[in-house]
Amino acid sequence: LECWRKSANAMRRWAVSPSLPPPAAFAAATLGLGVGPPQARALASAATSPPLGHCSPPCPRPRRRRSLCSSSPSSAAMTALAVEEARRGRKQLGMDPPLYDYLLSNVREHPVLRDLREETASMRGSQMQVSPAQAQLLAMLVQILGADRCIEVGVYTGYSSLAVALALPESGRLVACERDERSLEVAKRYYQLAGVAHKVIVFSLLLDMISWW
Ligand SMILES: C[S@@+](CC[C@H](N)C(=O)[O-])C[C@H]1O[C@@H](n2cnc3c(N)ncnc32)[C@H](O)[C@@H]1O
Repeated sequence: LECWRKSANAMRRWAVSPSLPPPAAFAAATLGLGVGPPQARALASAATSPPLGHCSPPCPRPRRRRSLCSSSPSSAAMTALAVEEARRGRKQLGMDPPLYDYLLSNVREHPVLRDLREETASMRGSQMQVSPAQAQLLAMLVQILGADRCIEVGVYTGYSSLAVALALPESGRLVACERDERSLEVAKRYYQLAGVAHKVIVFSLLLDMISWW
């Protein structure tokens, strides 16, 4: 919580001060994160580009909140960063490998989730899977909200849905859909292995799921 509070305060300071660099560069500098050459280039370009909301050419409709300006060069630099992160198999923007390894070593990952992640790693589309840290965040949200009904559109092989199903109470239900039969078969197998199949109602088609809901 303390860490989140510090980050929120830092972002708030950035939001009100046009002289500060854009968020990624600011966050990297504030947190002392190491960045590789492609990231460094993207961050340098983000730091030297015009402030968000002051685009060149100007946005057709200037927005009141600077951070919502999607056509600015800073947004493009941020997207390039995210793509680079995904290509390297890391889904935590701005984290260098030792920091990410440390995070992974401290994430509480159910053994069945770990097996699923390892099986999915060699499958087509595995970069779509949420990271263990993201899945843990979803599970935490289920717990702190006291949710007992959840919905997931797009299960893939089931990593995030399994994390949610494991966090749900026995009476809880997750309604989920996935149009790719092969991925869905993997997900169903892992729901069984984790003993949560009774909590998950699966549809192939989004429309069927919406009608049912
Ligand atoms: C980003 S992946 C989901 C990853 C998943 N959350 C995980 O952690 O493994 C998105 C999935 O949505 C599925 N999808 C996309 N459009 C869909 C639709 N209209 N109905 C059902 N599934 C859909 C895709 O086949 C893909 O597997």
